[in-house]
Amino acid sequence: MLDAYRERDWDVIVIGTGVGGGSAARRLAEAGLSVLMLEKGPDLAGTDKAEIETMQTDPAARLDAGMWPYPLEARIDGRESQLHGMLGSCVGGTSTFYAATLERPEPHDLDDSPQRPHPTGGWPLSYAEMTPYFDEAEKNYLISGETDPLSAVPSPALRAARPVTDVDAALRRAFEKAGLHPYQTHIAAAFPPDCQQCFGRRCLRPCKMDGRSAGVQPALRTGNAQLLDRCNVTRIEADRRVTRIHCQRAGQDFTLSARHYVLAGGGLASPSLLLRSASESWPTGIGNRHDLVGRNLMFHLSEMLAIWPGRGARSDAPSRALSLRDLYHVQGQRFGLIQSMGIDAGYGEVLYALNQMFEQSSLRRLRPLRHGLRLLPYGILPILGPAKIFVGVLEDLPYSENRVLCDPAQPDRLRFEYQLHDELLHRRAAFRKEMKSAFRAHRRIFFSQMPTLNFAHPCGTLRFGDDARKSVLDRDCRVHGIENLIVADSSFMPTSNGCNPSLTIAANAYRVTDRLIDRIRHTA
Ligand SMILES: Cc1cc2nc3c(=O)[nH]c(=O)nc-3n(C[C@H](O)[C@H](O)[C@H](O)COP(=O)(O)OP(=O)(O)OC[C@H]3O[C@@H](n4cnc5c(N)ncnc54)[C@H](O)[C@@H]3O)c2cc1C
Repeated sequence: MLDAYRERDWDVIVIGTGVGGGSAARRLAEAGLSVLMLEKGPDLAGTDKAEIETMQTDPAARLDAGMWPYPLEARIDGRESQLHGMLGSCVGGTSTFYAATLERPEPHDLDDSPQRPHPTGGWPLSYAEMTPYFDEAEKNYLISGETDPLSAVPSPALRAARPVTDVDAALRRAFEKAGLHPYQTHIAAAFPPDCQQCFGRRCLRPCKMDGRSAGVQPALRTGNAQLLDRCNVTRIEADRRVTRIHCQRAGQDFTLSARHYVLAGGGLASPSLLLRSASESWPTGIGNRHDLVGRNLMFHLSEMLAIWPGRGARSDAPSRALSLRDLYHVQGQRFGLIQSMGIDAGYGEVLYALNQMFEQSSLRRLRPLRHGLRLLPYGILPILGPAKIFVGVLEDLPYSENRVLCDPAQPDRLRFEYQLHDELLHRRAAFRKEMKSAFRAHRRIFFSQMPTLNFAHPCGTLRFGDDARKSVLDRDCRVHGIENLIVADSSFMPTSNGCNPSLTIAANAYRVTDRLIDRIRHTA
C-alpha cells in the first residue's frame, strides 16, 4: 500500500494537519498541485471520542485519542515539570480540541509606529499585507461575530453574530454602562440547528471549523490531495534542498519525496524535527546555523476572572459570546483581549479561587480558617448564582533562552525551557490591575494568583524575518538556505500577539503557500 505513496511524483508533501498544515494543503490542492498530507496521529473520523483525556498516560492510548503520545517535559523557572496540557496529534491537530475563537490581531501586533512601538521593530511584513489573508481565513472558517467597536479595521467576511442568552445580553448592557466596549466573539463554526457547542472538545457534527474541516477535507475534495495518517516523519534529509523525508508507519520505516515540502508540525514539534535532522550539511540541525531553531518560544499568559452577572441576571447556560478589547493596549502597555471562556464557575471553581487567594494572603498561617473556606461558596452561590469565567489573553514576548530542546534518544518527548521574565511579570500585574478596575461594577474574583502559562499556544520557535542571522525563515517562511522547505504553523510568529493564534496561523499558511505556488508556476 505504501508503494503507491512512494512512487508518486508529488508536487508538495505537507507534514502535520493542524490549522497550519490543513490550511496550507487546501490552498495547494485548490491550486491544482498534487499534495500528500502526512499526519503522525490518527484520523478520528468514525470514532466518537470527543473529550480530552489529558491524564491518560499510556502513549498508544493517548495517540489513539488524538493527543501527543507523551506529556510535555519542561523546566520552568528552573523547576522540572511534566505537563499534561493538551497538544493534539491527529488529523486536524490541536484544533480538533480547540475552542474555535478565531480573532484578528491588531495592527500594532505586527506594525511598528511612533505611537505604538513594536518590541521587535515590527514583523517583516505589514498588517495591510496580511489583511486579505485574514479576510480569507474568516471566510473559509465560517467565522461569525461582531466587529470590535474600538477597531478601525473592517472584517468584511464576518458572518452575522448569533443570538445571545439573556445573561450575556445583561452582562453586555452592564459592561457598556461601565464604559466598556463588548462585542460578540469570533467563532469558527457552521452552527447547524443541532450544534452542541463543542468548543474545547472534539466536534462530532459537521459544525466546528478546524484544521480538518476547513483544511484537510476541502483539500481531499479537490481530488488533488491524499492523506496518510499515523505516519510519523522522523527525519528530514537536506543540503540546499530537501531530498527526502524518513517516515514510520505501523512499525515500517520508509522514505518519501516531493518537489516541495511544507512543515506544519506545530510550535513545539516543528523545531524539534529540524533539530533532530542534523547532518553533515546542517551539523546542529536544519536551519540552525545561527542557533535560533527552537528559541524565542512564547505562550500566552491566561488571567482568569469569574464575573457574577449581577442582580436578576442569573447564568442560564455556559456560553462564550462576549469579548472586549478595551485593555488590548493601555498607555503604552501591550496586554491583550478579554473573552468569555464558555465555562460557568460553580462550587468547585469558586472554592479553588478562594483557596488561591487564601494561600497568597497574610492569613495563610491560620490553617483552621482554610477549612472554613469550604463553606463560603455555599453562602455565595445560592445568592449570586454561578459566575461567568472570562480570560485575559496576555501577550508573551520572545526571549532567546526560552526554547524547545531535542533529545535525539527520545525524539517523541517534546521538551522546553522557559523563564518567566520580570518584564512579563510586571506587565501581568499591570494587566490584572486594569482588569480589576474595568470590572469594578461587578462582583468578581481572579481564579489564579500564580502566573498561568497557556501551553496550548506555543509559537515563535522558527521566527520569520529578513535577516538570516536573526531569523530561521525568510519573509515567505522558507527556511533560510533551503530552496524547497517552508513552514506553515505557529512557529513563524516573531511575537505572540494579544489574541488567540489560529486565525493568524491560517492566514499566514495561505500567504506562504501563495508564494510557493507562484514560485512553482514561475519555474514550470
Ligand atoms: C483546549 C484548547 C483550546 C484552544 N482554543 C483556541 C481558540 O479558541 N482559538 C485559537 O486561536 N487557538 C486555540 N487553541 C490553540 C490552537 O489550537 C493552536 O494554536 C493551533 O491549533 C496550532 O496549530 P498548528 O497548525 O500550529 O499546530 P498543531 O495544531 O499542533 O498541529 C500540528 C500537527 O502536526 C502533527 N505532527 C507533528 N510532528 C509531526 C511529525 N513529525 N510527523 C507527522 N505529523 C506531525 C501533529 O500530530 C499535529 O496534528 C486551543 C488549544 C487547546 C488545546
